[in-house]
Amino acid sequence: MTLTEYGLTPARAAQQPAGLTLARITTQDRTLYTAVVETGSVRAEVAGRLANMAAGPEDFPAVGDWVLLRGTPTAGDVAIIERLLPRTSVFSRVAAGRSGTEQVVAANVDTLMLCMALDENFNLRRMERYLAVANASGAMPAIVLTKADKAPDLTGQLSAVRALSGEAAVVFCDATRTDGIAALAALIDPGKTVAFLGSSGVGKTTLINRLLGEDRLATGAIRENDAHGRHTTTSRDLLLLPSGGIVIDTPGMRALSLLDADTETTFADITDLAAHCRFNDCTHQQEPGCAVQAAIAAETLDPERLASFRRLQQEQAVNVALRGRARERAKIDQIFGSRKQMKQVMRASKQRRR
Ligand SMILES: Nc1nc2c(ncn2[C@@H]2O[C@H](COP(=O)(O)OP(=O)(O)OP(=O)(O)O)[C@@H](O)[C@H]2O)c(=O)[nH]1
Ligand SMILES: [Zn+2]
Repeated sequence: MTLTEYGLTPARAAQQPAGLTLARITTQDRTLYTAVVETGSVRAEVAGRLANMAAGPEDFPAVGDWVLLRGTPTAGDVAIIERLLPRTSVFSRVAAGRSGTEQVVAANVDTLMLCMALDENFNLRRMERYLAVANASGAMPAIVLTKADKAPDLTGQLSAVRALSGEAAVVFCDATRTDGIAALAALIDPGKTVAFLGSSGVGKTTLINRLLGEDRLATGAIRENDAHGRHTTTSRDLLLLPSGGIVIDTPGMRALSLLDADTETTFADITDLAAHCRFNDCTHQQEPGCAVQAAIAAETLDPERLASFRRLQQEQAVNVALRGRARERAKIDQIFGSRKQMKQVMRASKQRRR
C-alpha cells in the first residue's frame, strides 16, 4: 500500500515537515479516526487542540482529509493528529441538534458525481440545485444519469441536461447491462477522489458496487444500516477502486443539505443576461429594458429556470445568515465556555478598567 494509491500528490507530499507524518483520514466515528500512512492503517485521535485550528467544528478532520500525525507512526499504531492540511474541497451538512451548526462530512473530493435517475424522478430543477452545491464546494461536478433503461425520452432528457450542465461532464448509466457504467468509470482517473450525491434510490450503491467489481463486494455488504438508516460499519467510508480511483461513501455525503451554493456559476446564462439589463439593480420582474425577461419572451430562457435561480439565491442568503450566527456561537463557546460566561468576563474586565 502506498499513499499515492490514496491520492497523494507531489504538492501534498511537500507539505510534510520533519518529525510529522502525512496521512489521509479514511473513516471517522465521532472523535476517533482511521487514517492511512505509507505502511498501512492507524487509529488516530486529535491532539488536545490542533495547532492550526481556529474554532469551529469545520476545523476538525473529516473523511478524505489530509493530516499530519505526531512522530512516525506505522501500521497498527494509535496516532495523534497534530495538524489539518488545507482542503481542496469540502462538504458540510447541518449537524443534528443546535440549528445551523456545520459538520464537515467529507473533504478533498476531486469530482462530485451528481446522480439523478432518468425515470419518473427526473427533475431538472433538482439538478440545478446539485450543481449549485457542487460549484460552491471546490470539487468538479459531473452529472450521472442513472436507470437509462427506464428513460421515456433519453435523447430529449440528455439535451435538457446538457443545456444546464455548464462545464460538467454528462454521462448516463444502465446498471442492468454489463457495459452500462463504462462512461462513468471513464470519468474516474487513478488517484482521484470521487463521491456520489443523489436522492435515495437513484442507484448510487449499485454504481459503487459495479465500480468495486461484483466479486469484491455483494450488494448490501458495503453498508450495514442500523435502525436509523445510518452506517454502523464505518470502515468503508473511503474505498479504493480496482481501477485506481478512490470513492468517498459516507451517508452524510449522499443526501446533502444546501449549506453552500454557487448560483453565479450555476446560472451563468442568467448572470450574463443580467449584465445587459438597463438597471444595475434589476430584479428581472417588470423593469423596462430587462434582458432576462426579454430572453423569456424570446423563449431562449425557461421561466422555471429563473424561478429556480431566485429560490436558490434566497435559500443561500438565509443559510449564510444562519451559519454566521452559528459560527459566532461556536467561537464564543470555545473561548468562554458559554455566552453567559462571556458576559461575566466582559463585565469583570469593564469593572477592572474603571
Ligand atoms: N432499472 C434499473 N434499476 C436500477 C438501476 N440502477 C439501480 N437500480 C435499482 O434501483 C434500486 C435502488 O438502487 P440503490 O443502488 O440501492 O440506490 P441508492 O441511490 O444507493 O439508494 P440509497 O442507498 O437509499 O441512497 C435498486 O432496486 C436497484 O436494483 C438501473 O440502471 N436500472
Ligand atoms: Zn433584468
